[in-house]
Amino acid sequence: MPSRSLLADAFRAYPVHLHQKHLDFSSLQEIPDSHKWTQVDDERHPSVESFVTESVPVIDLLDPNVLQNIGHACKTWGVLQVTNHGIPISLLDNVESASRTLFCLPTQQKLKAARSPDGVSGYGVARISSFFSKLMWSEGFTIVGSPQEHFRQLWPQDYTKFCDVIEEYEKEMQKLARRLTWLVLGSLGITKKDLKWDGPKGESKESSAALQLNYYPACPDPDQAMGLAEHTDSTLLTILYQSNTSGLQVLKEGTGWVTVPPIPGGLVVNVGDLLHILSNGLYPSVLHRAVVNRTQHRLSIAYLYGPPSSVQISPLQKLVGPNHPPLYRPITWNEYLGTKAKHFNKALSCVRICAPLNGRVDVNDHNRVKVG
Ligand SMILES: C=C1C[C@]23C[C@@]1(O)CC[C@H]2[C@@]12CCC[C@@](C)(C(=O)O1)[C@H]2[C@@H]3C(=O)O
Ligand SMILES: O=C(O)CCC(=O)C(=O)O
Ligand SMILES: [Fe+2]
Repeated sequence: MPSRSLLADAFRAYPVHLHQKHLDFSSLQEIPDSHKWTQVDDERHPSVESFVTESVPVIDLLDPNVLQNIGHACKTWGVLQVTNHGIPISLLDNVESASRTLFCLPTQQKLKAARSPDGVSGYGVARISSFFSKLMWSEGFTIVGSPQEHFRQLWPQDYTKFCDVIEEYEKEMQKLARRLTWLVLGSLGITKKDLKWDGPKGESKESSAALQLNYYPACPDPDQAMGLAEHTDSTLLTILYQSNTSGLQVLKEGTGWVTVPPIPGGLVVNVGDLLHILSNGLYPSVLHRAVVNRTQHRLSIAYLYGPPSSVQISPLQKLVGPNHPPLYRPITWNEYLGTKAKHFNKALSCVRICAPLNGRVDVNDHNRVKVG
């Protein structure tokens, strides 16, 4: 992932000065006020979760109907789980174990690799924390490009073996993300001929990506805590490995929060804001969050995949016409990350140039765009 400057640049203009309160979660018997969330009980939070019978589609990538299945899942859910994706279980185990080792280090050691306020990589609380008055019950570690610089601070003696695992994971995830992107585009009727992300001389440009390791310690009062608050990802798509502990929830319109149960070896794929823009709102980016539990800690590993740095993302030509005007203006990922850093869940609306003809507005203003 060579485009580290792109992603890092996006945040330089919007430094996040979080009053980084690093708790030793394991020693706490109750939740401090700083981490106590009052439960919002609106129509998006059904009080009896067991009434939810709908579930996120699980798609076998070797199924002959894979294109239709992916298209339907993206349109109706904005999220799916994939099996038969080709990522070896041993690699998933290795990256999980490396992440576990990282988060088990003493706090003082982890802080040696702390993310700087205007940086993108390193250890810290969730970036989106600055938009909330309460802190989240989690720790994170963001990696853009090579983890070497930060891993050397964590493990001066044996950082290379951890670097090797992460680099292998990034390489495999990039291949899968590319494959999934073409499947998603294929489901919209878009072929490689329709989409030129090559340079002026036909040279192919590298996509950009970030790896986000999330750790959610067990929590004495999970109903009053939040692992990772609701958000959409700014990506084209995100591939999430959530190991074997549940906690991920997605918002389904008309239903409420739906838990995405871990399936052995399965990977969750989220539609991100850039795919939302590219599809002119046809494939909505999914609002999601992570909740915590009383007995088990939880790990998740998100591969956040985006287009090459200089590529302007705008609604695909094939999807716009007299009855389907483009809903969003062209924007690069770098610019969009800046918009997100400033406006968070209102970022999509900031890029919108035209209300959908059916008159509805965006989820990121807590109302979903519904088109098509
Ligand atoms: C490329 C990126 C997307 C991300 C910001 C980042 O630079 C690296 C971390 C990503 C992440 C992961 C947790 C949720 C999220 C909203 C956040 O605060 O950091 C996403 C960002 C995003 O998708 O906007
Ligand atoms: O931990 C999870 O299940 C969600 C993580 C997530 O949404 C993210 O890293 O962007
Ligand atoms: Fe996310």
